[in-house]
Amino acid sequence: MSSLGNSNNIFWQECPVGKLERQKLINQKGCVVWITGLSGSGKSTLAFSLNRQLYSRGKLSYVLDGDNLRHGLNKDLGFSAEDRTENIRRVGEVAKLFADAGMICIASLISPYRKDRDACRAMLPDSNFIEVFMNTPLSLCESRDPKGLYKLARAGKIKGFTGIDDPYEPPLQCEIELQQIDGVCPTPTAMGGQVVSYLEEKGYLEDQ
Ligand SMILES: Nc1ncnc2c1ncn2[C@@H]1O[C@H](COP(=O)(O)OS(=O)(=O)O)[C@@H](OP(=O)(O)O)[C@H]1O
Ligand SMILES: Nc1ncnc2c1ncn2[C@@H]1O[C@H](COP(=O)(O)OP(=O)(O)O)[C@@H](O)[C@H]1O
Repeated sequence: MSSLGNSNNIFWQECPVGKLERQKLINQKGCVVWITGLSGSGKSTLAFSLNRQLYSRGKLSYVLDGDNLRHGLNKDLGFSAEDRTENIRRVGEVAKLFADAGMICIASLISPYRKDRDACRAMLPDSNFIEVFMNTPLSLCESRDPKGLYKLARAGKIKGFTGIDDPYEPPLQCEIELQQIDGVCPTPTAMGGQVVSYLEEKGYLEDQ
């Protein structure tokens, strides 16, 4: 059941084919892998590597990437605190639908505010929300700067840029934390592999 928003006189319609039946059909368990971190921390790179590795194993996943969703579903939103909260809420709801469809939904968004990520976690039943924290230092993200946005933010040409003049709240408890080891960043394949191992261990890739 969902809680009602602003509409009255609406009723939940129970679909006769359920999540368990869908999962059996595609031999996997639906869940949300939520990748959070600074711009340039490697979220999209991990999302795409994970997507490819799952595909190679015959498992269906789909990437919801923040940048891409802002071209369509969320194109009316900017980067104020309110807009970011609405951005995360919408993506959380969409991810929940994908997980209910039986898919492994990979959401990669900065999602800087803890309360917004926690609200998405609360939407998912049976703790099927796997939060992955890209704990990449700001200095490294800034040195990568593939889109030149940090440079613009430091020059004051972008206001409210995460990590510069807008906050990023790291998770207090997450399922997976990815970081440099001895000052070296693991390869995207190694990072994707770590998430695949977690999914395997928790039974998400087993026949249902
Ligand atoms: N002010 C500001 N702060 C942070 N990021 C900015 C900003 N303006 C534009 N961008 C670009 O938007 C991408 C982040 O979008 P998200 O939807 O993931 O952001 S959020 O979760 O709503 O905070 C982000 O993409 P990534 O670099 O892939 O994280 C940036 O390219
Ligand atoms: N594990 C990694 N090792 C080395 N470079 C990486 C790694 N992950 C990402 N990168 C590079 O860092 C930059 C930012 O990665 P990206 O995935 O676009 O980050 P985000 O989606 O968090 O903004 C890209 O140029 C990418 O090639």
